[in-house]
Amino acid sequence: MSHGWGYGANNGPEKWGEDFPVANGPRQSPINIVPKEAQYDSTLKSLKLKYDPSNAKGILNNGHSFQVDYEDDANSSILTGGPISGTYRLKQFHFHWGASNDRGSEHTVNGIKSPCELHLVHWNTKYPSFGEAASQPDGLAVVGVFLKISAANPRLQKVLDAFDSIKTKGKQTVFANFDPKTLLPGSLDFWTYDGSLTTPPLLESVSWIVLKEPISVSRTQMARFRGLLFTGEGEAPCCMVDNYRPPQPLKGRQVRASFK
Ligand SMILES: NS(=O)(=O)c1ccc2oc(=S)[nH]c2c1
Ligand SMILES: [Zn+2]
Repeated sequence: MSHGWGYGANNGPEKWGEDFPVANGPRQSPINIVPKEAQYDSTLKSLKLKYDPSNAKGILNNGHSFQVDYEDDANSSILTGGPISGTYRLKQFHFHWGASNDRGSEHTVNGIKSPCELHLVHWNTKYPSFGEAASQPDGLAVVGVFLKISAANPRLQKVLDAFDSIKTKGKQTVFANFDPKTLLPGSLDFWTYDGSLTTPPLLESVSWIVLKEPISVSRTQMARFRGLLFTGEGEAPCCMVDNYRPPQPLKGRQVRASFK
């Protein structure tokens, strides 16, 4: 790819391997989850998420998605338990979604796509920073949450209301006092497997924790996601949609379930 990676015909997931050969590696993400083939593991601990809303810093359109960034210089917003050992700090959360409600998620379940998927990104505090952790096999833990079309989700409102300020690539604005725990479903039952970042550099450093229970989003709310742009101010506008990588080969990996 002579130009930067993206989700278009010339720079999309099928082309990423040209600049990022790990795209064809042994532990790439996302994957299709087949619940009947996931092994229940009674040794998996329950997920513990402790977030301090005051750690929220800002919301940014990075040209691939939008993300809400968190202060991560202390153990105030952390993930423990589940399949991981030690303490992982929240760095950011972001979403992936489709141009229509029949697609958009990265992980699939029995081949079924959801219209949107939330990722909460955490890094292992045994390493000095996110950047360092991202290059280690046990460096990151990402909690994935499916969004399904239903009633409007009031918990998304604050995020949606920021979109007018970050419509184009590179725009950011202050985003304060937000507890991402409010975006989680009632059950923290999960599937887990060893994988990678789902965008370049596709580093194979992620312990994936995909929640079984989705959260709701309405058709109208999804339409607002699709009002964001991949492009910068003054460029020919290109709607930010279909910013998802399709499922990758399992290559012998085991998917474990925290529930029967
Ligand atoms: N989509 S994702 O796998 O959660 C993810 C999380 C963090 C990332 O940082 C870079 S750089 N690319 C990333 C992809
Ligand atoms: Zn993601």
